[in-house]
Amino acid sequence: MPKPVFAQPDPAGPAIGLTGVTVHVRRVPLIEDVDWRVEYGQHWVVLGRNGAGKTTMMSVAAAQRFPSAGTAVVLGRRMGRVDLRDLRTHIGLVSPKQRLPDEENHIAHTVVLTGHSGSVLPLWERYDQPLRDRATKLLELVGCAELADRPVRVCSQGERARVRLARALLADPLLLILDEPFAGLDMPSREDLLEALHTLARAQPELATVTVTHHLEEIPATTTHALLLRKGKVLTACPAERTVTSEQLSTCFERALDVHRINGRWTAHARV
Ligand SMILES: Nc1ncnc2c1ncn2[C@@H]1O[C@H](COP(=O)(O)OP(=O)(O)OP(=O)(O)O)[C@@H](O)[C@H]1O
Repeated sequence: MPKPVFAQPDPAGPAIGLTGVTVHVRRVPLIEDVDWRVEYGQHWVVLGRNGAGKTTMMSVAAAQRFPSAGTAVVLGRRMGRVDLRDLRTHIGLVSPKQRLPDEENHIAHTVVLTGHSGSVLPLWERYDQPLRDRATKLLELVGCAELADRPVRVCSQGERARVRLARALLADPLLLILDEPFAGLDMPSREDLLEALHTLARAQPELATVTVTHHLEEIPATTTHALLLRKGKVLTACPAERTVTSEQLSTCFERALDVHRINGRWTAHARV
């Protein structure tokens, strides 16, 4: 077994490359035999019913969890062969299940700063003025500049979601994984966040993003590809216009659905 080495991302490799990945707990597979390749500059959406395995798959893709079987390459580096701590600093992860235990004790600007090292506690000696300015700019980008001095414990769910996105962006990630980033957002806030993702995609053409969502209205217009997960298995993973269709989604969700695309955005309704 080769000794793990500290490694920087390899720009030649895929942003995410899963081959035959299975994750099981007590012999029960949560995801099974997953093949998935995400290139830099692509923007994926992942859809599937509750319990399909989306969050489990994201935890492998974000180098947080090792597969039980198969191989996982993240930012061009194979998991198990490199020190993941370094690699993780290049991955922005926003997940409702993520624990930021110290979040309650700080103002929003400080929580964004902790994204610099992915730490839970602030490491004040590492935060120079340019970094502090960047944290301020990112709060502006996600539409909550006015929250900078507000204690996170009093922020609403939607405000926290945006603070966490700004935190994930601070380290200038190469891969951004957003697991239900719109949960708890009201409609204008959702639209603002979609606009922020649009701006980000334009500003950083090499950034790879993956968004997990339950609602087609939340799919960013910048989305290039979609993966449908059903009962832990990949149903399809290809360009969005071939995936986000009435036929494919009806199979995935086991319900007759009508899917429409207007001005680059999608909607779905149960067929009546
Ligand atoms: N540690 C665990 N032990 C047993 N079962 C687990 C464990 N973690 C997850 N599961 C189960 O694995 C399945 C997939 O969970 P996961 O959270 O990945 O689904 P999901 O697609 O993200 O669901 P949702 O859309 O509801 O968030 C679920 O049925 C869940 O109950």
